[in-house]
Amino acid sequence: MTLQQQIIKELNVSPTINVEAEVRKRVDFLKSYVKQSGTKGLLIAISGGIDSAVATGLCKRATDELTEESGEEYRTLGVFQPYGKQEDIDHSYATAKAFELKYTVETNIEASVNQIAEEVERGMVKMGLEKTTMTPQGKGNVKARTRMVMQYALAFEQNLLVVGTDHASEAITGFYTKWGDGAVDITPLGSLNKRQVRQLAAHLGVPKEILEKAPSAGLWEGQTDEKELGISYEDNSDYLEGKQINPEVQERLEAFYKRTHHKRNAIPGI
Ligand SMILES: Nc1ncnc2c1ncn2[C@@H]1O[C@H](COP(=O)(O)OP(=O)(O)OC[C@H]2O[C@@H]([n+]3cccc(C(=O)O)c3)[C@H](O)[C@@H]2O)[C@@H](O)[C@H]1O
Ligand SMILES: Nc1ncnc2c1ncn2[C@@H]1O[C@H](COP(=O)(O)OP(=O)(O)OP(=O)(O)O)[C@@H](O)[C@H]1O
Ligand SMILES: [Mg+2]
Repeated sequence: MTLQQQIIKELNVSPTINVEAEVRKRVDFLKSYVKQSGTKGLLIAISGGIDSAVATGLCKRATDELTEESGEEYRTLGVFQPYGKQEDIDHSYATAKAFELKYTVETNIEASVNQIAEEVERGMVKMGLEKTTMTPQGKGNVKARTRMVMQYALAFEQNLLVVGTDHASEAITGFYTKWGDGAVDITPLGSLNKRQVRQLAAHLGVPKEILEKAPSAGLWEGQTDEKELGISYEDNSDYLEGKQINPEVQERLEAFYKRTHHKRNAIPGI
């Protein structure tokens, strides 16, 4: 078995999908998991990007159906988490509107993130290090982890499960913060590549401006996924569909995969 075949098997990606069947399967998965968990619904952090928009659509459908079938209310709570002012926050609100979310809340992460960064930098000064300012990457991971802390605080108080938006095109590169956006209770998009996420988005009615924008983690100025990784989602998706891609791009993609095993595997221990 080639490494490509192994990865496709591990991440459980299908080369082609029936979009309607995929939506049904994932909504049913969310419904049955919520029911057996004894919780009252789902919490989804909405960034204004396509992955969280698709997840929001699935969550809302799942909790609406549960409410209708049980006669008890199940909720989807949408959480907006800007760091200070977020340029594309309109897209987050447009997502909530498109899926008619009844429950939303905005929790700004700026003050908490800055406090953590200042304390860390004070610590680095005290340690006598040469470099005492956090990198944009390091601070970016603090942003992702701070979002997670706030999501879990809200989920605990309202008996909700935290929904993740990770999919196979991110899992293969480990393109998420360990214990940040990667720390969730349930992931409804896990076995889809980015191309398939886009297909679901169009089907579910994700607003056009969100369908068309470049994927970004939004952790620092000008960041886009494809620029940071140096790999397009077209190539990434082709690879996960078993297609032959440019050998140099393949090598790069597989290097990311090998380097990030620790994010996908259980915590090593003895
Ligand atoms: N071999 C190993 N075994 C066990 N643990 C290992 C390890 N190597 C590193 N580690 C640990 O992992 C840490 C590094 O992992 P991590 O903290 O995740 O940091 P890292 O993978 O370096 O950075 C996160 C990446 O994900 C991207 N991201 C983040 C958040 C959101 C999104 C998005 O798309 O929205 C994207 C971000 O742009 C960046 O490229 C190390 O500090 C170390 O603690
Ligand atoms: N500003 C934010 N507000 C709320 N949630 C956020 C924010 N930034 C990131 N997140 C959460 O982290 C997840 C990971 O971000 P990621 O960028 O991979 O997905 P996305 O923004 O939904 O889609 P895209 O990859 O197309 O940008 C988001 O789906 C969302 O759940
Ligand atoms: Mg994003």
